[in-house]
Amino acid sequence: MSAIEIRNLSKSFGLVRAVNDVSFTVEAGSVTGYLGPNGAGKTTTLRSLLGLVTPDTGEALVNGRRYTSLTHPLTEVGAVLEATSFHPGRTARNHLRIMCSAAGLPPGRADEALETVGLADAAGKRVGGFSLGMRQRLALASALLGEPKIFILDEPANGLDPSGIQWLRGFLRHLAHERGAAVLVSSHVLSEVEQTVDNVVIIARGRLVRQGTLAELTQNGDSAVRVRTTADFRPALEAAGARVQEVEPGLLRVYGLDAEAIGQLALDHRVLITEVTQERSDLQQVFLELTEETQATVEGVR
Ligand SMILES: Nc1ncnc2c1ncn2[C@@H]1O[C@H](COP(=O)(O)OP(=O)(O)OP(=O)(O)O)[C@@H](O)[C@H]1O
Repeated sequence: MSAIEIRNLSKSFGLVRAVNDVSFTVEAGSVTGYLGPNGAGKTTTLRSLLGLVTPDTGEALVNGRRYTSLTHPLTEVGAVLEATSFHPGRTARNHLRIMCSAAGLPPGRADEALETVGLADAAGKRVGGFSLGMRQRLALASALLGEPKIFILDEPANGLDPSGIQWLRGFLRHLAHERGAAVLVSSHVLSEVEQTVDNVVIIARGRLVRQGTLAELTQNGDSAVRVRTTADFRPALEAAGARVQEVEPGLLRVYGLDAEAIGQLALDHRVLITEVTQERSDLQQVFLELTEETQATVEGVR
């Protein structure tokens, strides 16, 4: 049984198909990035997992069960939702203590969790004066209270400064790889999560576009070779089966031939090339291409 399972999940709001037949799982000991542009359906999926949205069809399960059927949800699932609201007049410590008391957890967990997220110094301060980054850390602290093994985090990097994002990356990896947690983290900014995640699920306009391990998704791209030459090399490249894009005069991006084949071709045609660089198709490129593509093709389907 997977820690998190989304099975054929669909949800519409009026005419908008927010989530359209999405399926994926998250296993213990791994971080999965749930990526997609704004409005892709990420929040709706995560809210379905937390019992805050009722799916039209399909299921969203944690430890094989619906969230609403869990007896002690805070000890099984830690959640951070977008725009979590806190009572502004309450201190960070009091906010967490109230949660502990409602969930039957020892009150000492509040300070432990604040310490873990780097908010120990602000424990006695009113949340009303917190920056967005501090609120995010507080939200994360609340997710940690029951020491759960499943984390569902919606854009947790929002509002964090670069050092906060760096800290979050390390912390999510620690939760998964050292504490064996299953972590599902959404983002519309790939660079925030690409150094953290083991697996990637990409969604655009409600539909799952691609899923796989980070390694798979960074290798599958249609990678190009940059070739710099002042000669008219394009016909020879195309005759050899390559697809050629002229980036600027004298600089070509060549698909379908590797650097060695291009070098041999240049030699055969007595063409002087001054640069041959293999472009690594990173996930950023895959992410952009897939989401743009899906936006174009799914346009009109809804
Ligand atoms: N309660 C709701 N009522 C009406 N429409 C909704 C509701 N919740 C979401 N939607 C719509 O469903 C689609 C998916 O929204 P969702 O918030 O799940 O996307 P998202 O990927 O989380 O995007 P963002 O990062 O902008 O929050 C959007 O078109 C959104 O406007």
